[in-house]
Amino acid sequence: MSPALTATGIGKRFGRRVVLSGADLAVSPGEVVALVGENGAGKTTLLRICAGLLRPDRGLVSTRGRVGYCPQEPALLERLSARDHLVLFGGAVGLERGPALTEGARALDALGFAFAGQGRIAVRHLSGGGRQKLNLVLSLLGDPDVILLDEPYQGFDHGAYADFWQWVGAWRDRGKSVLIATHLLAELWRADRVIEVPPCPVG
Ligand SMILES: Nc1ncnc2c1ncn2[C@@H]1O[C@H](COP(=O)(O)OP(=O)(O)OP(=O)(O)O)[C@@H](O)[C@H]1O
Repeated sequence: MSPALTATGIGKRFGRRVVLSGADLAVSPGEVVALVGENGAGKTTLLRICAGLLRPDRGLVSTRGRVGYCPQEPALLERLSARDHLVLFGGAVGLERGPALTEGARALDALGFAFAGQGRIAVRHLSGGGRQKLNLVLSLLGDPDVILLDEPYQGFDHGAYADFWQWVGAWRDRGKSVLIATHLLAELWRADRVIEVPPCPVG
């Protein structure tokens, strides 16, 4: 099947610093691709471009279906609760309040977040792992076809970490196109393909 995500000839510089110079990738339905590279190589930059959040200087991105993007740093509104976030982010992908809460609570519970107890407190009071679980679940609301994840398991306890990789396998089985930026070289066997972003040239 043709790729659901294709990025071709992506170039990006910040000021004089060239971060990406002609990056290419493609992810087909039912494929899990790991994006690796040194710190600062440009993995986050490439993911943000694929998500449509950052404009490349050159190159083209095309996607088929809905895209879910989990940023490296949780983008949360500190005074709002997990419930508020589910309603807000769910609304952004066309989910009514009820389905957004049901879908989000189920996913959070599956990761060991204990939504009934923690769902109403301001997210600034959540643990680092709790915030990251919410960050991941928000990106999955509405069942996206293309799933872009930027080191999404940081701070996860062992159980949630194992659950996460099970989810990745289930997404593959359901025909999702999954792209994960990761430094976990020991986990690369779980990916169908590995793409390395080369270090950016100094300058
Ligand atoms: N908005 C920005 N303005 C200026 N420079 C930026 C910006 N975003 C990223 N950079 C620079 O671009 C380079 C690539 O950053 P990026 O976060 O994409 O790398 P990365 O491969 O994801 O790194 P890490 O493995 O540490 O997460 C870095 O030198 C970073 O400082």
